[in-house]
Amino acid sequence: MATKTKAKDDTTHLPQTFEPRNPGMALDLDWVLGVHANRSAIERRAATLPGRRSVKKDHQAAWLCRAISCIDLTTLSGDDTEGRVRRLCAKARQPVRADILQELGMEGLTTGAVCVYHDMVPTAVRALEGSNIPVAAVSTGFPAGLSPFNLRVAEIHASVEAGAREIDIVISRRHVLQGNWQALYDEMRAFRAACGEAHVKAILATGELGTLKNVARASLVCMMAGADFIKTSTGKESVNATLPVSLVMIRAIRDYHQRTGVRVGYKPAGGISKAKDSLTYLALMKDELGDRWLQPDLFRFGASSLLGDIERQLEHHVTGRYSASHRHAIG
Ligand SMILES: O=C[C@H](O)COP(=O)(O)O
Repeated sequence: MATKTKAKDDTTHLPQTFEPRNPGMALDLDWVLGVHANRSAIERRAATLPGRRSVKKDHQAAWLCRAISCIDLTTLSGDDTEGRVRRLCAKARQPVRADILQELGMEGLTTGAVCVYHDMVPTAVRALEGSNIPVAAVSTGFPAGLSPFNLRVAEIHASVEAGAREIDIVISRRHVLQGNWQALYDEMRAFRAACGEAHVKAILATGELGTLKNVARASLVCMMAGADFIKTSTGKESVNATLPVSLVMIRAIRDYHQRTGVRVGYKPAGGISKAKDSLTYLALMKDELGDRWLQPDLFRFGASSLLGDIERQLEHHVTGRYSASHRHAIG
């Protein structure tokens, strides 16, 4: 090892809390229709984010460890196997080489959750036994959300019964595109009820919603209907998580908190694969919502390949050397 180093985390003073669930509220159409989004102002602000002076050295290592704790380590492929899911779960338990974590003073670090299709829930639950890492299941006809409504609800029940503690539902994009906010609200309400004790993340599939105004309104309606998290994308749209969309969704979360006192979580997902991008997202959360939203109960990355790059950066931080990326094939 080149240097004896610790990861310096500026937010360790925060209590490890678990946010109460979002109970939701009645649909307030005046509020929803009063929401607008100034695209050029949002894009200007978003363009400044990646160029900001980044945190360095031990602080950067701490932020990268924080990012790991917020990853929903994901595999959502047609060729998923039990073996791949078991390997992913082993990675979730031990996301970075033990000697590197020890050097950083971060022993015991895990990812925030493991995210899989329904058929893989029992395998993931078994593989994570004793770890307290939740299994998240994508549900409701993921990714398009176009299967019959009763089947989508039944899928949630089945995943919860199989042991998923978090359910990532997909909304019907057509309700947004047609401005049918009541239908979106009713759908989200029904999905939340089906989740029971499991936390529910509402995937908006923002790349298919047409406008930032639609993203803002859909975010608000899903929160009114009781979503515990709002999530950008399935990872399967042609445009997934972006910074402008994130700004819009994060500000909707802030408005909802200011008006109701309820904190809703945020999950950007799809195409986030670089350690540097994870730092940009964390800085954005801190700027717009404050330190409380840097905890895994209120912030997650949906990512299948981000962990590998973070691990390479941490290895470099500790040893002074980069390993080849193929050595970090999972995560
Ligand atoms: O919800 C998570 C996404 O499907 C992951 O997307 P990604 O494979 O682009 O990281």
